[in-house]
Amino acid sequence: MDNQIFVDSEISTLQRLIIHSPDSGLGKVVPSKAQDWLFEDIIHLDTMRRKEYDYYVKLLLFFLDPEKIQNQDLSDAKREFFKPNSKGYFNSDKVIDFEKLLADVLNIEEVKVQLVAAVSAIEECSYLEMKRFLTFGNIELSKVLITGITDSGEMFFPPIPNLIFTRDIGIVVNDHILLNKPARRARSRESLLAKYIFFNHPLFATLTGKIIEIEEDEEHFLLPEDQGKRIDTLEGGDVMMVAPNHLLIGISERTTVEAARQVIDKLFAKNIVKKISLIKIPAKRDYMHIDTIFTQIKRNVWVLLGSLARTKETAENEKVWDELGQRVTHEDIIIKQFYKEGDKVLSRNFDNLEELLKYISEIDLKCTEPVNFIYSGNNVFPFGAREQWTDSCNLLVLKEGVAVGYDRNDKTSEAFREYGFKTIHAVELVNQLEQGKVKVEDINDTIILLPSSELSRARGGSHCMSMPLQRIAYKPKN
Ligand SMILES: NC(=[NH2+])NCCC[C@H](N)C(=O)O
Repeated sequence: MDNQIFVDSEISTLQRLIIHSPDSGLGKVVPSKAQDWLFEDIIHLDTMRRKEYDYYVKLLLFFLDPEKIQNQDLSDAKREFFKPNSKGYFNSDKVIDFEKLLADVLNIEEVKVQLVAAVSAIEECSYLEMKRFLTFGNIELSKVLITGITDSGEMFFPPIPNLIFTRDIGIVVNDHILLNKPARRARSRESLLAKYIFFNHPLFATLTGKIIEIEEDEEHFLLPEDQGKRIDTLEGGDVMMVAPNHLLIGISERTTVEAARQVIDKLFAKNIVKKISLIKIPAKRDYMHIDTIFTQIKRNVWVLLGSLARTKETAENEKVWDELGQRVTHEDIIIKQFYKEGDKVLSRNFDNLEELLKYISEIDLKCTEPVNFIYSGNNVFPFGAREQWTDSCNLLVLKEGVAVGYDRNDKTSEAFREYGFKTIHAVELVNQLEQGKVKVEDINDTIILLPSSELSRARGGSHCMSMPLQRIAYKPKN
């Protein structure tokens, strides 16, 4: 098995990634905790799995590891195929479930003991509970650590329902990985488990010395109890490896400028990238991470939320009215780019998001075709905001120009079609692939629409539901 970890763009062919299939913990979210656990609503687990997420997995397998899925009988009764660590599991080394990796590292006795102690500590389990966890087999233990619940239904601690959004755990930056430090308590256990996986799983042996962690600022310990909010937090949805040598970091509800500064210092010191652009977006639930307001589809095509993309002229005109005291009706984005020149770190500003994205396409990706923007909801009021809320701007590229989005964002799909993309429903495409009527190689400029009624209540799209480990290295066209 080739264990290479390498990502230098958002758009080159995807070869390997980490996902996590909705586990039973998602079906245990209660209404009064939904918001604390960062869900907008409670979800129907069986629908989310069979009618939605399983199609996502099938697509990933057809594109990344077709041998695992061709000629498989996937009739409804065979859900085993999708369940990590079950007998009939597809067990791919390209489409890898977090739960599988966790069960693997629990085979290492030292890791098992440390991990059980660490989780028991953060979840405030009793000493005897901790001792009991150590008697569990690795597969059951991996489930308990994720869902909080044993096979027989005993519940020890809350689930981590957001683990399906593996993007937020960490980001591969060239051949390094940047691990997160989540802003919300509901996501702490995810990053703890992830740490043990990346430091110990043989799959990540090539990452030795290449794992970057965010440390807490010493001032944090001195803050009064009621202001105990962490200062340095960073989540993967705010980090995008957009081009060889260029990393984007969103400053958002979840990622602080202090953490971004640490990343700049660490990556520049090790010469891992040459440019890091910080994009400060309004700190609000609607836009929790930058990947909820834009993603890239092709070297010259981006999908984004129009209301946040004001031109310089518009911004200047509005400033006059702001100064006169008119109620502010717009939201601002601030963009600063830091770049290394020899030993010096210099900075420059960008006036708006489109200017930065155009710069990435033209300068970093050396794209000579005109750069195009597709807007959430086709920029028609009020569909831009409505569809952004259900992840119209959060797409995962499988190969350049072919991306997975949600089927509910009708106006955004219309915008893609007007631009010249095809759209196809995931269920239909999977059927065609299963029957051999279409080949992956022949699919181009297509947005694949995943069923999303339940998934969207969890507030993340296919970009969030993926942690790319390997993409083909980006090549400019001559
Ligand atoms: N990369 C992303 N946009 N992730 C979305 C995460 C959604 C999750 N419910 C949360 O609020 O944390």
